[in-house]
Amino acid sequence: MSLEQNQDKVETSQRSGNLFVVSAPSGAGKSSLIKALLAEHSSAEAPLQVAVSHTTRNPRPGEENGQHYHFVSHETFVDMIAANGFYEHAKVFDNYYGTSRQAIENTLEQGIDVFLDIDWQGARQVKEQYPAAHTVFILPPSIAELERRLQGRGQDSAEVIAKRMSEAKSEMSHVHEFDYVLINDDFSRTLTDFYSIVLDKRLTQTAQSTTYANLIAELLV
Ligand SMILES: Nc1nc2c(ncn2[C@@H]2O[C@H](COP(=O)(O)OP(=O)(O)O)[C@@H](O)[C@H]2O)c(=O)[nH]1
Ligand SMILES: Nc1ncnc2c1ncn2[C@@H]1O[C@H](COP(=O)(O)OP(=O)(O)O)[C@@H](O)[C@H]1O
Repeated sequence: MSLEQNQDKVETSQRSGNLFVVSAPSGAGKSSLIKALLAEHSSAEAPLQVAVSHTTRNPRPGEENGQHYHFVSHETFVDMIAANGFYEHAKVFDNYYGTSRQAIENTLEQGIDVFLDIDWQGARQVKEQYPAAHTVFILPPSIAELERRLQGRGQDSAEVIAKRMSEAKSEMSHVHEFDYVLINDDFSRTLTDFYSIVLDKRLTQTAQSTTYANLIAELLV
């Protein structure tokens, strides 16, 4: 195993994972960026995972229960709220969405970096409970491009697109509450910038870990 792989292995086993919260107006590209980041940069030595949310929204064509979302009834969602089952939850575009406690707590303890694709209300709730969370807001290059992407995605009706566009500016008005802002114009460049944030947090935490200090002490004997 190379030193780098060994370092990654040591890092993951010795550190709590980082929690990344990613928000954006619908259509800005947050799901695509998280999907591409995990596809290109998650490894056994340094795993990245997205937390699967619960929602009362109906599945879109191609969405699998348990993979894209846990699709539940309104009654089930309300029961989960009553049982304190959510780390955060919010009503977004007339549906309920939430991140279950189970979806993140065990994973972070295993040293896995976890990504939440949630709205600004959820980001605020996470930051209040877990100030160490790193929050990232994705902006579209323009309102016109945002609408083009929603239409191009072909997953929502004209009525749903109109509703999401009407709320886009309200969502974006919370951009200053976030630690990082990325303008998702060129996808590959945005993905590189996104990954540099992830790497910076991983290396910062590693440099502060006792294990890393032990490694350095061994080298300097
Ligand atoms: N607070 C919160 N928001 C969520 C959660 N899951 C998704 N959302 C947000 O709900 C909004 C609608 O998500 P979705 O229906 O998948 O539409 P999309 O953003 O166009 O892909 C988006 O802003 C998501 O970030 C969650 O678990 N908690
Ligand atoms: N930088 C980009 N340039 C052009 N199209 C993009 C870019 N990023 C995402 N898209 C496309 O825009 C649409 C919305 O992206 P998506 O990830 O579903 O957004 P969100 O999850 O924020 O709602 C998708 O069809 C996606 O392929």
